[in-house]
Amino acid sequence: MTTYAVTNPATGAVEKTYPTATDEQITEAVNLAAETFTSYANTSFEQRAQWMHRVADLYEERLDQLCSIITREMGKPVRQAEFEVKISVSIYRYYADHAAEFLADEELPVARGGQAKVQYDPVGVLLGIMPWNFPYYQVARFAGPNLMAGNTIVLKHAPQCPESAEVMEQIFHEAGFPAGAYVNIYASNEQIAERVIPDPRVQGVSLTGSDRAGAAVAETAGKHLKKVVLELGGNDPFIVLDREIVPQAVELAATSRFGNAGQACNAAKRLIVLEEFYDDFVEQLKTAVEQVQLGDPTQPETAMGPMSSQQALENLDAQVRDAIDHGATAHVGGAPEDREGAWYPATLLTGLTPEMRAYSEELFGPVAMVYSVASEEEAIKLANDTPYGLTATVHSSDPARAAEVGNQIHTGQVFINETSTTAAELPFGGVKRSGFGRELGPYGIKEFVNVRLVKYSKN
Ligand SMILES: NC(=O)C1=CN([C@@H]2O[C@H](COP(=O)(O)OP(=O)(O)OC[C@H]3O[C@@H](n4cnc5c(N)ncnc54)[C@H](OP(=O)(O)O)[C@@H]3O)[C@@H](O)[C@H]2O)C=CC1
Ligand SMILES: CCCCCC(=O)O
Repeated sequence: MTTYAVTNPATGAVEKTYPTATDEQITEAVNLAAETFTSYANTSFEQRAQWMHRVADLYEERLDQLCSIITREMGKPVRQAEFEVKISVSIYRYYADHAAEFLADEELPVARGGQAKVQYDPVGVLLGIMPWNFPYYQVARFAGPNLMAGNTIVLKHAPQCPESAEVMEQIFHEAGFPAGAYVNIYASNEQIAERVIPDPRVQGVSLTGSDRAGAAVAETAGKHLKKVVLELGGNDPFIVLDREIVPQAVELAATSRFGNAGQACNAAKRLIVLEEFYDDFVEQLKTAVEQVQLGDPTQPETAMGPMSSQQALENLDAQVRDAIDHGATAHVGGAPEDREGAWYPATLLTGLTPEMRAYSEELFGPVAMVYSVASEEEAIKLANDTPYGLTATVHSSDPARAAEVGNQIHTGQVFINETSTTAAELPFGGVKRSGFGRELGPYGIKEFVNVRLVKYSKN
């Protein structure tokens, strides 16, 4: 049974619980979103933008409260929580400012005369299923564009984020959105599969999470012919091509790998380094990893807090122990801290081989893995040797060389001489088992609209 609760990963203490919705409450929630859609779809972009900017204002006004909530829910250090709230604000403002432009009618040439245009119409009620690693940002990527497009949304957040889920719904309603435009539900997965996705008024599903969750939800959605957007896991390669770039690459690798305690789908997870300077890279990275100290996530100076939950820590610990048992070397870290809470130290592993779970599975925690390769061709081959395809980063003192290598890696995003970042104006998404569809930028607002042709006769 799904339990919605605030379980502070720094202490393991259950601080607050929330009742899972009854079936009747789930039905009422979808009814409300569906009934609201009729009127909401007819609101103007200007009206939606006014409400959306007010949401952004309220996020800014309540920054400290919002940060405190997710620090308690999933252990995010307060400075990183501030970054997350601020990028969420930027997403809401971006879509408030650009939705009308992105969804403007488009005139089409008609070979046999007459006139034609495409209009981007809202489709109805959308279900969002979001994870715990960025509680506000993941929702913003879904709520921002789709509310501006005129859809109404029903959100099922992760069970460990009930308080952030509650406060977001409150903010949207306080900002002026109709109650049925944004509806939060503390639903079980069974209720989602049996009562929400099959509902003929629900037109689509957007999920961010594991490929396991994505496959389960997409199967149900497919059965009911509902479109899905899936933003799933990754096992992202980080390739280093020459010695000159090593110091910069080490710094970027540590930043990308250990931010959010390594719980980011787009984190640099497999560091792939040419053998002629591999030892140098490992030595410099070891120094950087040793400097990543665990600390109280409520303190501004803390760079890394606990993992998001005891379960997440146990999953990671099993993967790392399996690697070490099969011959991998832990140069730093490699086992949970012996104390209350989900405390796992920054870890550096080398000697990964294909029979280890860590070679093929995503390590969703603070564990950097370094691979040595003999050539650029071997680096590309290894980078592509994964069922995932989210981001790739390539580092070289010759950016053109890095770009050429990046073009041969099968991912939804590639970054040259920087970490895989995200911004409101840049599309985000993957290929292969990292999912499909795009969020953010001009693409994210066109995933759940009806691209509707209107044709006029030439007479
Ligand atoms: N791409 C990303 O940003 C993220 C990826 N992940 C991936 O997920 C892995 C583990 O994290 P985990 O907590 O298991 O993430 P999950 O994928 O299980 O959870 C993500 C969201 O999906 C929901 N969910 C899962 N299964 C179903 C289902 N059958 N029907 C409806 N909703 C469902 C979860 O709710 P519930 O918990 O109730 O099942 C949660 O709200 C990580 O290793 C990472 O690969 C995790 C977080 C973010
Ligand atoms: C702000 C960082 C983005 C992380 C994207 C993800 O884990 O889905």
